[in-house]
Amino acid sequence: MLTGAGADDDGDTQARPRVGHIQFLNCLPLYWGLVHSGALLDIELTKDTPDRLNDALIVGDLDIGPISLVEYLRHADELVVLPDLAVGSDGPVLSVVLSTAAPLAEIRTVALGSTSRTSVLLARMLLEERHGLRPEYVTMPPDLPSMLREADAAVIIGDTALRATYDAERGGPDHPLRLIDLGAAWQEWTGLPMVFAVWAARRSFAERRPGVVKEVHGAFRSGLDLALRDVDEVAARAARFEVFDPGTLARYFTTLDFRLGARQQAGIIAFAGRAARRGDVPALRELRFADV
Ligand SMILES: C=C(O[C@@H]1C=C(C(=O)O)C=C[C@H]1O)C(=O)O
Repeated sequence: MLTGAGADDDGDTQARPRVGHIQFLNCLPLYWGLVHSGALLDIELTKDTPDRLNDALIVGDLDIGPISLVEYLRHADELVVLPDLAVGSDGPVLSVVLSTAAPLAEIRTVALGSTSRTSVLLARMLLEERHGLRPEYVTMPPDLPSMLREADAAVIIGDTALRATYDAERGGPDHPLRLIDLGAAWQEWTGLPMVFAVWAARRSFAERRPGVVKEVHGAFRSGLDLALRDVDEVAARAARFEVFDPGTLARYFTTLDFRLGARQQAGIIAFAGRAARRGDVPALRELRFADV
């Protein structure tokens, strides 16, 4: 139970913390953990896409939530990062892809999925700085067929991208689309893990209610450990309502890297440096963590 979640630090009753949750399969292990620990009763959970959760945390409609790394870098002064929690990968991620029917060198236009902030910038960096291309970009809702009607390539994330990855794997060499896994591409380029999103609390909230931030973080962390320990059960339950089979989901949950250790932080610093050199984000002064 989050004993502090309903009470202020001086004991006054307060509203439940407003917490965001990414409505993609990548965060299902976290949700499983919140359900099984009972912590769900002590928070007001808002499920949505990453772009909308980013905006909600930035304007203060949420107190704590996941945030695309790029938006964290743009608003680092207003936020504190929750330690040891992230959505990333150390190599292939399976659910962040550039999909194209064209040879890489012939890509002139790229459709960027509107739910992403980090992956779309990563794709631009890779195309421009690693492959020397100068395509034109258009932002579109994340529907692969319509994106590829408008552009030579598409960048998608989440369940839509996971589906595209498995369709391509099943299709084998005859599959018409080529997929570049952007987690793998980042690792080949820099040798580092990629962090797509972190969890953060608004700095003002963390100052006002530090005990709540600590408890929400504890619930996330222990819930995640529980879900990853019981990953086959989580995958089997999720597969009842998804197009993916249990084996596919278990592989996905264990491919994702939810850690935020020294290597992942080095990945963040490398990404932040490249993004700042391009003028896409301000320079990162420090990764300021919540005191948990
Ligand atoms: C690995 C993923 O990471 C995500 C990518 C994000 C982004 O590109 O801004 C934001 C949140 C995460 O959901 C994914 O969505 O598949």
